[in-house]
Amino acid sequence: MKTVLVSAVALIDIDGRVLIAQRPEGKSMAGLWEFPGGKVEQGETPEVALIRELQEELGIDTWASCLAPLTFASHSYDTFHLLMPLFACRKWNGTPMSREGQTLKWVRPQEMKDYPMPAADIPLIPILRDWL
Ligand SMILES: Nc1nc2c([nH]c(=O)n2[C@H]2C[C@H](O)[C@@H](COP(=O)(O)OP(=O)(O)OP(=O)(O)O)O2)c(=O)[nH]1
Ligand SMILES: [Mg+2]
Repeated sequence: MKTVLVSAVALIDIDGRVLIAQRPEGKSMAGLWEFPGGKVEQGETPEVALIRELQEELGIDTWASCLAPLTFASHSYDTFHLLMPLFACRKWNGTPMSREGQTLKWVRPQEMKDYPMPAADIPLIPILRDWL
């Protein structure tokens, strides 16, 4: 099975809330809430891919020096294996706005159980909660 590398981030605001985005209709895993990010393209590092995705999806700018490695997901879906580093980020320029039709929500880690997430993300929630 193919291993797909996806880079994702927990954006954390001054109140300790985390930004999640709902995957739009028509995409795989539509309706589930995910961490912002996306597939790492040929020639990109995970950091470079994430900085690009944050600009494309949310219209914000950040820097590799503001991306702290937090944990990762390694999960087999039916058609691919997902390897997803999760960074934490507290510093960026701009206000996150939905640029690709996703609904955005700032949530406390304790509330994340109320937002259905992809199977790969489930083990990340307690790690994030303990870390915050
Ligand atoms: N961004 C993100 N993707 C996740 C999470 N959990 C999870 O299983 N995924 C999966 C969903 C997708 O299969 C893949 C993310 O890649 P993507 O967002 O670029 O892929 P996509 O299919 O939505 O978009 P695309 O191929 O049309 O560019 O990783 C998560 O928390 N954040
Ligand atoms: Mg994406």
